[in-house]
Amino acid sequence: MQPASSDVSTAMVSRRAVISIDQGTTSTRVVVMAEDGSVLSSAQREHRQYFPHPGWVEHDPVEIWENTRELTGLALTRARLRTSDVAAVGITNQRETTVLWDAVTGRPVHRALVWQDTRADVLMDRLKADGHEDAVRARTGLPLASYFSAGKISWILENVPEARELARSGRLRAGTMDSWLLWNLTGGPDGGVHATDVTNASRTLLMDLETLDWDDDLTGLFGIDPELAAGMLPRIHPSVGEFGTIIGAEPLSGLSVCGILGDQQAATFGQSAFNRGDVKNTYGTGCFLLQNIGTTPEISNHGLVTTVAYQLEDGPAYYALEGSVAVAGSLVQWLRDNLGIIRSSAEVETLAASVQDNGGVFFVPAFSGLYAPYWRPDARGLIAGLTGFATAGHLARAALEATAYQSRDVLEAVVADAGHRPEELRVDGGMTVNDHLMQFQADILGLPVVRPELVETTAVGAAHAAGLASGLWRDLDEVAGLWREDRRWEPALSSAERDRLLGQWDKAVERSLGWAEQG
Ligand SMILES: Nc1ncnc2c1ncn2[C@@H]1O[C@H](COP(=O)(O)OP(=O)(O)O)[C@@H](O)[C@H]1O
Ligand SMILES: O=P(O)(O)OC[C@H](O)CO
Repeated sequence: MQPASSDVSTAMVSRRAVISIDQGTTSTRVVVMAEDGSVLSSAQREHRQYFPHPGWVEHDPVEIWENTRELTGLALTRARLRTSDVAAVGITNQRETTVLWDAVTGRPVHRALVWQDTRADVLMDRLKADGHEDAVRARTGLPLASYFSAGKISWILENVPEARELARSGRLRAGTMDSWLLWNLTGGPDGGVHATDVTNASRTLLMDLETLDWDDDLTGLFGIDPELAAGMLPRIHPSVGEFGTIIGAEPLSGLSVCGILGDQQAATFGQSAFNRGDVKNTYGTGCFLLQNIGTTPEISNHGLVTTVAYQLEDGPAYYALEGSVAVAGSLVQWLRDNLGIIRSSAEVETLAASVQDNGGVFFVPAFSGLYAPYWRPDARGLIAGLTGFATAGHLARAALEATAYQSRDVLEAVVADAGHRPEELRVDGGMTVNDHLMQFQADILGLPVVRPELVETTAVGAAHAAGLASGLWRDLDEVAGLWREDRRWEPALSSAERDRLLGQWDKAVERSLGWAEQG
């Protein structure tokens, strides 16, 4: 038998790990990753979704912060690790979702406005009518849409008197979920660090893509006094590097937060899409396809947004073209929660398999309008092609296929911008456990679809960022070596059948446009 002390030191060396906090739209998940890239443990909890009016979506930031604290403890215990075994902490988060809070009490002045929330549509329509769209897009890479954070900050400042008072007295802090968690982890009212990373900042409509800094013209445009903005908005930091030391949040106290990325950028990083041309698609609540375009922020001509993919400390920013789809896995949740035709998300597979094909049914889930490449806030959800033959099975099938069709629309925009087709599509996220959907995706794209062993690539990306910054891994090549292929689907549909289906899908999309009254 080895002496106990030797056991302990061996364990400490081999169990060097990183903790990744993945604060998503539906749930918060904490993953502990070992030096060899394997997942040692995880812990996950859903949080409540608030829908106070049609089109409005809110989260309770305090509930999310409490979940985060508890889950980190749980994940560490499950991994049988001590704090001293952990090299660093990474954070990744649902992007754009905005919290405004009082720096003295630590209390949010309003529930967080979630990225799907459309209440800023009115403001965006006004700014578009005033002719601001092209200039804003040229500077930020983004269209004027309620999806991004600026409209959400504006709405809170305009509608919550307390927010305006706190802003005037310098006590108001505004940020995305990463900033909210970072500030709380690093001491909160007792000196919490108010920072964000460049990928999250690139989703606000307030950051200049070239300077990678807040822009006074943009803050002014959204009614945020540039002088007050300086106190309110977080400092923008590269994604990979030290953000601050955790204080008073056991069991993490003393560890450093060493990486932050918005969740779709984290998934891109976790898929090791480090080089120009690499492309991935993440299938979660929504669907997000990103293609790395290198170190020059080109603006899309086909309805994609330009965003920061990642930035290493002291390195240049890498950019990506992104196509965001608002409703993907959330449509499966809608079948579960609103229609009650399945009891769990996984059950959609059985229901969809109960029929041969979609029976001519197409589902356009434009619940928050249509995002990329259409950017049509006036679109609304539509089920087309119904006959007396249609069953719940056909509806389930059409709901799943909607994700594949929407991803195809985005990929076509990527191809149109880049001028060539990628060789394959790397996929990840909760919906990719659905093998039927992945086969259908390969069929509809006419491209191989490749799934890695770890489909929680979002958490993986933040773990890799934190591990790189803390020296657990040497460089991007070493991190890329941790990626392992699990399964690959080859396209197996005739091009005539593909064209027929796509023709019907395009027709259904056309009919969903212009349904909602604007203004
Ligand atoms: N077997 C399945 N088939 C299709 N969709 C699924 C399946 N299992 C889970 N989902 C969907 O995947 C989504 C969860 O994925 P996840 O990556 O955890 O999302 P997020 O990070 O956006 O919270 C949910 O919307 C859920 O409905
Ligand atoms: O939390 P997810 O995985 O649904 O991702 C949300 C996106 O970041 C919104 O832009």
